[in-house]
Amino acid sequence: MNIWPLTADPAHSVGGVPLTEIAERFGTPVYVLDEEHVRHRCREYRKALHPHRVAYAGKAFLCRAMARWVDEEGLWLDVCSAGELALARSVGFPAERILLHGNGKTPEDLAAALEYGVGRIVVDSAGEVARLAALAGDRRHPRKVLVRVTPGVDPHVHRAMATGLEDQKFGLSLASGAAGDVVRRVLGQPALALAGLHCHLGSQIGEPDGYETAARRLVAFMAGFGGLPELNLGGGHAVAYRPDEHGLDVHTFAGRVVAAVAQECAVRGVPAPSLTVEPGRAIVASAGVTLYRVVAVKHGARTFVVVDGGMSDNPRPALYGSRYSVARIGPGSGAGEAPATVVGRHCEAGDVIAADVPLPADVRPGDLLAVPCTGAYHHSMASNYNQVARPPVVAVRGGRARPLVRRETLEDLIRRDVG
Ligand SMILES: Cc1ncc(COP(=O)(O)O)c(C=O)c1O
Ligand SMILES: N[C@@H](CCCC[NH3+])C(=O)O
Repeated sequence: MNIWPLTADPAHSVGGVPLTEIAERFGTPVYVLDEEHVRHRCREYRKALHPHRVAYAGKAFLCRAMARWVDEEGLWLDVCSAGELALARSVGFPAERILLHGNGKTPEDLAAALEYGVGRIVVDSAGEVARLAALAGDRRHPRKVLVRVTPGVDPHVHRAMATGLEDQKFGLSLASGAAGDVVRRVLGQPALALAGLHCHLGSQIGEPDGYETAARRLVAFMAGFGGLPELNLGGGHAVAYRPDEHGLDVHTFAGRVVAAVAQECAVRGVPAPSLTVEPGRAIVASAGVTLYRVVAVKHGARTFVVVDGGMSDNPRPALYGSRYSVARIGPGSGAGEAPATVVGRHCEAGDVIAADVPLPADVRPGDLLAVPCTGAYHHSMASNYNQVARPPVVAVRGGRARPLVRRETLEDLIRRDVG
């Protein structure tokens, strides 16, 4: 499977801009983002799910330009904090197409969402119902809410990415009766209008089966309330990080899930709800490539190739054991390939970008390396560990590169330290 952005000439250019040129102009490490790829994925999702709704999950990657692209492509936006909402608001993202999530929404999150008038708020705990109703106040214009339900479906992914199971912090259990209790609470609040249910099984899910099971369980549950207008099935669609992997095909997903919902509704005698899906990774992951400069090479039992970034710009291998592939940029030297472990510059033994990947045997300091499929959960999860400044995000399109987020400076880091 191709893991490079749509417009890439792999290991050479993206969006018609040579990767060497981007590294020269913006320095390294640098996140490169293919605008065409992002827009293409947005359209593909909208088309496959039509007439249902697609909400982009901003947690995967969000900046002002991304919010504009998502808006222009007609998707909804899922935010999960007052911060993500403020960013969307700063570019005038239409409030009625925003959903607010969060298993622990703060009073500030709720107030910001109500003030901007977001389209849906997804309730995630019993206590939140009364708090939200009290803040919402106005009974003449009830706020539309969804209740996040835990359907008890195992998505067969890394434990830290599984959220549809009983024993984790998100949602309200179907099996224990907690979900039913919260639905009744919402129905009892005149300031709130129950639009439907939500569930999110987890992330990096490669097969549609779990979604079908969850959809059927949620339709059966809805039938107990005479049916509800909306069913949001969350995100979690897998992408290929390495050439031998495959992602979740959106057309297969859409066909299977829409059919399962229709069939279950017919059996239960309720009208079919309108569906929403919330992909994050599937929209943006393979639009991104990270460029690093090699700073050291150490030969021993293994060859360690040390780059000028690491777990501060990509925490995913350390968090989930994620595997990436790596390519050297530039003309081939004729040297054969040898296994190498690409590691970061941080004071942490688990600071690995890619273990045992093939690289040219003559890889040396100064070389430029590219890691594809780094558009999702990289920039958004970056840190300043070891007081390392975060990389810039550079968009490419039609032979032009433009900065979306500038590189953090050491002054930026020190400015917040007021002691
Ligand atoms: C509620 C919700 N929706 C959507 C997503 C997006 O997930 P993914 O990026 O795997 O599609 C997440 C994150 O897992 C989530 O928690
Ligand atoms: N952050 C994750 C997965 C969790 C998604 C958000 N609920 C990743 O990097 O893959």
